[in-house]
Formats: sequence, structure tokens, C-alpha cells
Amino acid sequence: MALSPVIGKLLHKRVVLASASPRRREILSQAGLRFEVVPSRFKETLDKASFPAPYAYAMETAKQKALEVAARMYQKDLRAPDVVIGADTIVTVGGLILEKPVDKQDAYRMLSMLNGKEHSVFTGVAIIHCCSKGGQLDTDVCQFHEETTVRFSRLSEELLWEYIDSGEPMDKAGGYGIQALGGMLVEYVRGDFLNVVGFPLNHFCKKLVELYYPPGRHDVRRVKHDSIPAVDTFEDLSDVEGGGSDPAGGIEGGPGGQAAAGTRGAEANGAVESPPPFPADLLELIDGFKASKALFTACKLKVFDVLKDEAPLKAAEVAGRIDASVCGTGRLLDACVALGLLEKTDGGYRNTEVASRHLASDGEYSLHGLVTRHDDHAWELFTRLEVAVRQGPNAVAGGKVEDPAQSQQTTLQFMRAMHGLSKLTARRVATAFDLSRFTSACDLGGCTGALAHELAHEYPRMRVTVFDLPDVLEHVACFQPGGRPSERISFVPGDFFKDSLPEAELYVLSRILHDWPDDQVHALLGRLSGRCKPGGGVLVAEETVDEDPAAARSNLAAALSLLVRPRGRGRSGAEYRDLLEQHGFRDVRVAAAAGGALHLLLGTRASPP
Ligand SMILES: Cc1cn([C@@H]2O[C@H](COP(=O)(O)OP(=O)(O)OP(=O)(O)O)[C@@H](O)[C@H]2O)c(=O)[nH]c1=O
Repeated sequence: MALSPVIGKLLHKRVVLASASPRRREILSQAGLRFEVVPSRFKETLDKASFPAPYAYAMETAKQKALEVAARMYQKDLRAPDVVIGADTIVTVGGLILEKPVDKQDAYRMLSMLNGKEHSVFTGVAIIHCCSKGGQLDTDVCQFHEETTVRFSRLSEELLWEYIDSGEPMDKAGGYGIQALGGMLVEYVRGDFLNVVGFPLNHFCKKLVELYYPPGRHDVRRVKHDSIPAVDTFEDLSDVEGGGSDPAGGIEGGPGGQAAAGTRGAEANGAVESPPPFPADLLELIDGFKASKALFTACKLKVFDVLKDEAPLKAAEVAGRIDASVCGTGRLLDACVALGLLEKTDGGYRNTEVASRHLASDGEYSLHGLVTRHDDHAWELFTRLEVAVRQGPNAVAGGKVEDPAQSQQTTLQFMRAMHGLSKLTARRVATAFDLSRFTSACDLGGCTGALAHELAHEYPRMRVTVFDLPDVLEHVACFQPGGRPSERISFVPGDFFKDSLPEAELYVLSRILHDWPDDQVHALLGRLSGRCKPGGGVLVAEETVDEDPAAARSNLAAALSLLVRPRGRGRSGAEYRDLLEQHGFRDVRVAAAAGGALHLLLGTRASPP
């Protein structure tokens, strides 16, 4: 069966289901998973009020159930299973969390609350990978939750009691079982049916895909947090069976036929037309700016710096370090956990590897400066996207040109942003072509010298001059590795439109040309071409505006940025090639770097006719 490659990843592992729920056992075994069942002894008594949302409570309970089993099994024979799966299903209505009723009266109380209304069913799931490290149990926790909306018909007292007397409600969250007699109470279901029954199989498979086929081995652009499965087998299945995001499609093909019976039951109850597929991707897109803003805020408040130095820390401790409210900090930290930037453990919050490497303000590959620049500058610029669309490029701010050297602060911020970005791509730019025939290079607008360092490192015969505005070069010292530039790198102050260009065999224009309108690009290339000797070269690195709709998604940010910028313009790869050829460069070779984000061109100066 097409799904088996995903489930199959667990077939050679010792898997334990930490649950007494017969429904979970059935759902997972019908999906082809092989596992042992070890019911958890964890008491479901966590303080619900201490969680920011009901799903967080369900996820934590699921995790504690699984951890209890892992710890107990490890203690017993000093060998934990490879994977322990825990789950917890709750029903929420009017802000209340309903678990399993304690008696018939309690079941009546719950069913009365659900009567004639919509409610949510959340299942929190924890997939815990265990191993033994230094004689101790080591666990790696992966958690997620799924929400399904269910609506009950208006039911008479008599029917409610008849249902309660059947005994079915007693071991089920919210006091009903949708898969059996309880299905008759349900008017409609929106979302994953199996999630209501007790285990969100579809989301579980997606998580397995994320865990066992991490981005990098596949096309990164196809992996989206909690939404699209990244493996062909799984994606194909969704297509075949009625559309990836259509929960109903998934149910029909689901294991065992229970689910199918459930949906048919809901239809038979009549009255309500089945709702359209839940547009999860679209909603994620609508909320996309909130995710960016959460990241910006956490960076600005130096959350990732604090957690890089000391971790794990509780929300109150982080709040103390960043001088912010405990409640606000808790929300922000949880948002960062949901975004995959932080991890939450029993001891508190800690950075993910990516956060420590890229979001703390220090470190070789820090993007903190880039994030700050986006928050302070790009954010504001994008609020004017509508104006830019209506009036065309460069119309924003009445054509006001932002000068990066406006103030020391702005210059430094700009340099930090550029430095972070350049460090990430410099090696790729330096090595995309064999540049070993050049013994000197001049990086025009080379800013902090990040690319110059890579060129000097890659080509031991090459001397590199960084040519940039005096205000920029004033600050370069703090960006040099070890505090000082290499012997083969020199910094020369000047304006490439006015001042004499340093002599070099290779001229580099990395992320420069997009910033200028055509007349100034021609002026600059004309000066450069006049200075370049025959056989010399020009290397251009740019984000391009591609005409190819298939590439549009990856170019989206660059294309829109170029639209809202007060100056400059986006160009396609072909336009850059044309520009070089117009200025006497021949044999233009083209390459892509940084996963296609950068377009590189290397041209050779022809002898004048
Ligand atoms: C809404 C609904 C719930 N359930 C069952 O309700 C229990 C929830 O309780 P839990 O605490 O998550 O699990 P448990 O049964 O106590 O088992 P365990 O995992 O060991 O704690 C699980 O059984 C679910 O199937 C159904 O069978 N059908 C439904 O429509």
C-alpha cells in the first residue's frame, strides 16, 4: 500500500503505544504499524489553567504518558524501546476541557453541554525516540496536535439518557464515541474523523515524513510545517484519493472502514451539506505575517541570545532576563516552539540548533542583523505594497531614496544584515566558477568584506580590494575574522559612480545592480568595462525576477521587495546577460547558487574592436 514507506520507517524499530485506548490500538494496527501496548500510569491531573490553550494541555499530557512508559521500561530492563507513542484526546466547549466522565451524571453534564452545538476535539500526540546515553535514558520528543470540529444535533433528554444508559460514554472524552452509537448524535464533522476517535493518523504520518525524510534530502520548498507531506508516496496518495487537504478524502480511504461509516452516518443524519475541504494551507498563509512578527520580536528581545547562554529556562526566567512580562514572554516562547525555533522540555525552553546558529546576535552565521533590518525597514516598506502595485515600482514614499549611510545606526544595521546574508552565500558565489586565473579582484560595494574573505581563502594567489563608501568602511573592523583583515584583502574608500575604480583583473558586483535604475547601471558598467583589461572578468550575483511561473514561489520575496523599494529594479537573468554583453563582456557563463536564490554570471572582457 502506498503509505507503507512512511509507516515502514518504524517497522524495524521496537515501537510501544503508551495507551490503553482500544481505538488507538486499532487505528495504528490497521495502518500496518507493529507495536507493543504498554498503558501509561501517568495520572491526567495537570493543571489545565496553566496552559495557554487546550491543545497545549493535550500535548503535554500525551508527552507525560509516553515519558512515563519510556522511563518505566528503561528502569525495568535498562533498555528503552526505540519509539514510544502517547496520545491524549480532549473535547472543548465554551472554554471548558472535557475528559472522560467519572459517572453517569458527569456524562449527562458533558453531553448537555455539547447538545445542539459545535465543539472541538483535540488530540495531542507525542512521538518519543529513546536511547541510552551514559547509562541514562535519553529522549527526543516530537509533539503535535490535531483539531476537529464536531456538531451535535439538538437531542432530547430522553435520547441523552438512553445513550448514557448504553454505557458507551464512560471511557470516552466528552462522553461519546463517534465511531459507534455516538455517531447518531453527530450532525457534521469538520476535520480528521480519526482524530475524534482518538488518533490523528493522517497528521501522524505527516510527522513521520518530517522526521524520517528531513528537508535537504528532498526539495525543501515542498516541506511546510505541519501541512504538506514531503514524500511522493504520501502526497500521491492524497491526490489519488480526493485531494491532499480534503479531510473527507482521507477518511474514505482510511483504515478499517470505521471512518467511512462515520461520514456516511453524518450524511444520513441529513440536513447539513458537507462543508468544503478545510483550507489549512490558505489559513496558514493568511497568518503568515504573525509568524514573521513573532520571530522578529523574539530576535529583537534577544530571546535566542539568552537561551544560547543559559538553557533550559522557564518562561519566568526568560522574562526576567529580557525585562518583559511573564505572560507575554510565555506566549512568545510558545509561538516560537510552534514555529520550530525553540524546544520545550520539562526543564524549560531551549534553542533549536537553527536558532542558536542563525538567530542569536553573535556567531559566524548569525542572521540577527537581517531579521532586525526586516523588522525595522522591510516591514514598514511592505505596508505600502498596495501603493506600489497600483502606481508601479519605485512609487513608494514618493520616490524617496533610502540612503544606507543616513546615520551611523542605519549604516551599521544595514551592514549587519548584509554581512549575515553574504556569509551564507559567499562560499557558493566564490566557487560557482573557477576563478583561479585571476590574481586580483575588486569587490565593488563589497561592504564588510565577507565575499572578499571567501575569494582570498579559495584562491591563494588572489588579492582582493573591497571598494565601498567611506561611511561604510569606517565600520568594517568589527566584521573581520579575528578582528583584522587578511593580508591579501584591502579596503579602499570610494564611490563607484564617481571615483577612480581600483585596478583588478576581476570585478565583482554582488547584489549591487538591482539597487539602481537602468541609466545608473549603464553608467557603472560603462566605467567598469573601461577599466577592465581584455581577458579580465566581471562576476555578477543577483536575485533575479524570473518570468517562469514555476520559479515564482521561490522568487516571490525578491520580486515583491524589488517592487516596493524606492529605487532600483528587478531584472531577469537574461536582462543581466544582455547588460554585460552591451558593455563588451563575452562568453557570459551562468550558474545558480544558494538553492537557486542567486543567479550568477561571469563575463570576459573582449578586446575592443
Ligand atoms: C471523542 C471520542 C473519544 N474517544 C476515546 O476517548 C478516549 C480519550 O481519553 P484519553 O485519556 O485520551 O485516552 P484513554 O482512553 O484514557 O487511554 P490512554 O491513552 O491510555 O490514556 C480515547 O480512548 C478515545 O479513543 C472515542 O473512542 N470516541 C470519540 O468520539
